[in-house]
Formats: sequence, structure tokens, C-alpha cells
Amino acid sequence: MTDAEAPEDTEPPQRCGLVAIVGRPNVGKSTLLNALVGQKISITSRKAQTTRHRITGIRTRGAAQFVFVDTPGFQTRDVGRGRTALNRTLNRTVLSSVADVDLVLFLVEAGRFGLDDAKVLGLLQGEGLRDKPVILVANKLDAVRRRADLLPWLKGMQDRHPFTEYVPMSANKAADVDRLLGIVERHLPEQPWFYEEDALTDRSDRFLASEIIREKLFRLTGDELPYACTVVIGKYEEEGEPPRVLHRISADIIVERDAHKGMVIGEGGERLKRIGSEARQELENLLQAKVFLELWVKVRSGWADDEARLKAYGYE
Ligand SMILES: Nc1nc2c(ncn2[C@@H]2O[C@H](COP(=O)(O)OP(=O)(O)OP(=O)(O)O)[C@@H](O)[C@H]2O)c(=O)[nH]1
Repeated sequence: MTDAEAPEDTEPPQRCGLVAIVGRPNVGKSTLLNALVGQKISITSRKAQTTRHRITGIRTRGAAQFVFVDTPGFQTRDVGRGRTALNRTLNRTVLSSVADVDLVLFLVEAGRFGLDDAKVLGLLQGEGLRDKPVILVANKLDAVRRRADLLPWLKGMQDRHPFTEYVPMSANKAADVDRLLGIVERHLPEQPWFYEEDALTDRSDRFLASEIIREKLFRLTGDELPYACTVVIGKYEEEGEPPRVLHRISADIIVERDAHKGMVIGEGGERLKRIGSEARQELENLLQAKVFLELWVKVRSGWADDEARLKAYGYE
């Protein structure tokens, strides 16, 4: 067979790129990330501002590999009284996580654009970020009662920023999420994939463990517990060979006051038991291994105000 007769190579070239998901707290960033990645990686909670770490989720679909970077929402609410070290650290994280990405998904709630949203958009229009392609994702479309109002709203958004695309959608609708992936794909640079085809996250098991425990902590304590609580993994050991692997994990739940300790432990230790057993089950699913989980509750007042301690806990 000569070259002229060879069948045409129809394989599309590989695409791969970093995508940041930004938006004010509670707009649906974690929900969207989980849906885009197709498996639960980040944590979601009805409570605002639970995502403090920069989390990557990876999705490989066809020729495209999407590397998602979830960022904490630009902090518009103070933690405790006044501006704390925690807040300053969070704002720095937002900026640095967006600087090196190929594309930004700017999430707002469809039909709304408040002061909080404007602050995040302001960050995106800052020095060094101006030429970055930004897709406006108008999330929670299902919650919009008057669809007719949406068109003028979208027109208004055009005046606020020259967005690359406008995508009204619901993060909890699979078809919408699929359509968004298709749109994002077109903006990924043509280059070889960074990760294996089946990679989901470059975060360690240790990190995922602390995120899952923290999610259970917030879900099961409701609104009582201030979000200035954290989870620190002390011991993390793996024993045995597949398929019989055991992860031995010991974690500290750090709270600010004795009263909070009581809330976490609950009557007769019931609540702490539940946090532990739900986290263990979820970890066993995720790791496909047995998990032995030990939880301790410790009081360290003022931890959110101590930069050195934040570093020790991994908030950089
Ligand atoms: N109706 C509706 N609710 C949604 C949608 N997407 C997210 N939510 C809800 O919005 C709330 C906040 O979602 P999260 O994904 O935790 O929001 P987030 O932006 O990551 O919040 P932070 O971690 O606080 O920054 C949750 O109760 C979600 O279930 C959507 O498309 N429609």
C-alpha cells in the first residue's frame, strides 16, 4: 500500500488543560466539579465556605483530558471577628490558583449578580488575568422561575465582561454537565495528557480522608458548628496486599471552644460515632479497601488566627 492509499488518520489530537472553577460561596462549585469529574472528589455542603483547599479533579473523555482546579470562593464573610489569617490565606489561594490555568469557569446563579459575584469577577479582571478565557456558567437554572427574564440578564452580563461563552445550566442535570464538557473541550490546548486515562485526582488518600471526614462533620452538626473547625490526619498507614488492604487512619477534629467539642461528640458520643462510621463507609468505597478510622476531638482556641499553625495544617 502506498502512502496515497493509506486510510486517513481520523484520531483527533489529544487535548489537555487546566480549568479553574471560581465563584462566590455556595454557588455550586463543588457540585459542578463532582458532576464534571463523574465521581465525588470535592466536598459539598449546604453550608457556605466549606471548600478551603485547592482540589483537582481529572476527567478524560474521548481525546480530551480536563484537569479541574476548584478554588475557595472569594471570601466575603469574615471568619469570627475581623479579618483573620485564614481569610488572607484563602484570598491568596484564589489568585494563585487561577494564574496558571487555561480556562476559567465563572459560576454565578442564573438571573443573579450580587456584590459577592462582582468581587470574584473583579479578581478575574485583575493584573495578569485579563486575557484569560472565562466562560460564564449560569448555574441553578432549574431554580429560575421566570425564564423570560434570563435573556435580558444574560445581555447585562455581556456588558460586565467579554465572556468567551455563556452557559445557562444546572450542575445537577447530567445532560447540562455533558454539554458544558463539550464546550470546555474546544478551549483546551492541543497537547498530550498530563495524567493517566483513569486518574481522578492527584490528591493523596490522606487528603481525601480529611475532606470526607470534614464533610461528615459539617453535615451532621448542621449550622451549629462554626466553620472554623478543621480535620488533621495524624496517622495514615496501609497494611496488607491487594485485594486485602487495610487503611489505618487516625484523625483529629480541631475545634475552637469546649462547647464545640460537645457538639461534635453529641449525647453519649452518638454524633462522633456517626461521623466516624459514615466517613469510614465512604472511604471504603472510594479506596476499595477496608478502613479503620479513629477520631479525636481537640480544642485549640484561636487556630484560625495563627498563620504558623495554618501552615502546619496545610493551608498555604
Ligand atoms: N437547585 C440547584 N441547586 C444546586 C445546583 N448546584 C448546586 N446546588 C446546591 O447549592 C448548594 C451549594 O453547592 P456547593 O457545590 O456546595 O457550592 P460551592 O460553591 O462549592 O460552595 P463553597 O464550598 O461554599 O464555596 C448545595 O446545596 C447544592 O446542592 C443546581 O444546579 N441547582
